[in-house]
Amino acid sequence: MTENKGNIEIKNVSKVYPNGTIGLKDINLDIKQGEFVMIVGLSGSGKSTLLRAINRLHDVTEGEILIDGQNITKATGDKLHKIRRSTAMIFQNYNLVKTSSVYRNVMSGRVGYYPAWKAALGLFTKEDQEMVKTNLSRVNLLDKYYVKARDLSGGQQQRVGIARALMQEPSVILADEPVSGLDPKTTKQVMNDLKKLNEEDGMTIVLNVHSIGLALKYSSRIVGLKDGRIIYDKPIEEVDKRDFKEIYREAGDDSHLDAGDDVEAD
Ligand SMILES: Nc1ncnc2c1ncn2[C@@H]1O[C@H](COP(=O)(O)OP(=O)(O)OP(=O)(O)O)[C@@H](O)[C@H]1O
Repeated sequence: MTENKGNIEIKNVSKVYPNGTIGLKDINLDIKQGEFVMIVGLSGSGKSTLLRAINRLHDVTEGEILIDGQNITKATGDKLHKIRRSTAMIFQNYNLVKTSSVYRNVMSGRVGYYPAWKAALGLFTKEDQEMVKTNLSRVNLLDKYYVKARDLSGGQQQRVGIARALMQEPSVILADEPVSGLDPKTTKQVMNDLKKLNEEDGMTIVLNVHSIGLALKYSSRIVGLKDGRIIYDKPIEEVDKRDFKEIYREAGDDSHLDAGDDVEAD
């Protein structure tokens, strides 16, 4: 387990896109090491903007975000690079190089530890090559080592994405709708992989999801967004499914409430 790592402090954060759209409005959120936070909300409520602000794929307009006490919103150069390394991202569309092997895709998660020229020449250490195998074993895909990413199923590609994220040795995993489009069985595998990292390695997980059912099964805390604001924030023990009926029905949409009910957590 990583010591005292994986804490996220979001203070008074707002984000206005260049075209004037408000992405986030005065967000305050304190996430502690080892939490499994699911961000829920209707389409356009700001879930992706929030995740992308945390590792600064997006700059924020106001406020600050601290990862283990280090201000990522202000950091530049080497400092930014190091803070970013500790927050790995998993994407909805997997973001793999489809024509490259599983090995190469997973190793690409390690390039932040190498000077650009060494990474370009593929001069990776023996230890890091072993690390690829270890991480592929963790997601049960070691047998796909030489296979091209395009020849894997969606769920397998997402698990390659998880192995790639692990190569960063992150303390935080940010996952932007990692299971949308996957069938219930595959969803369960991917969610269980993330749960294992959370429970066994103490990694903080922050995950965007459309399905309240999944949030109820896997999270330790649920945060609800609406129009860029936090309108809900409770530890799982205090969550009542009826809370979401109000939030979603208010917007005339209850299609997210039961999705994920056919996925059993182990
Ligand atoms: N690049 C952008 N430029 C302008 N506005 C944007 C941009 N990206 C997102 N937005 C707007 O910011 C708001 C929040 O969008 P965001 O993608 O964070 O929502 P979301 O909750 O993740 O939605 P979804 O569930 O559909 O992915 C929306 O109004 C959206 O239209």
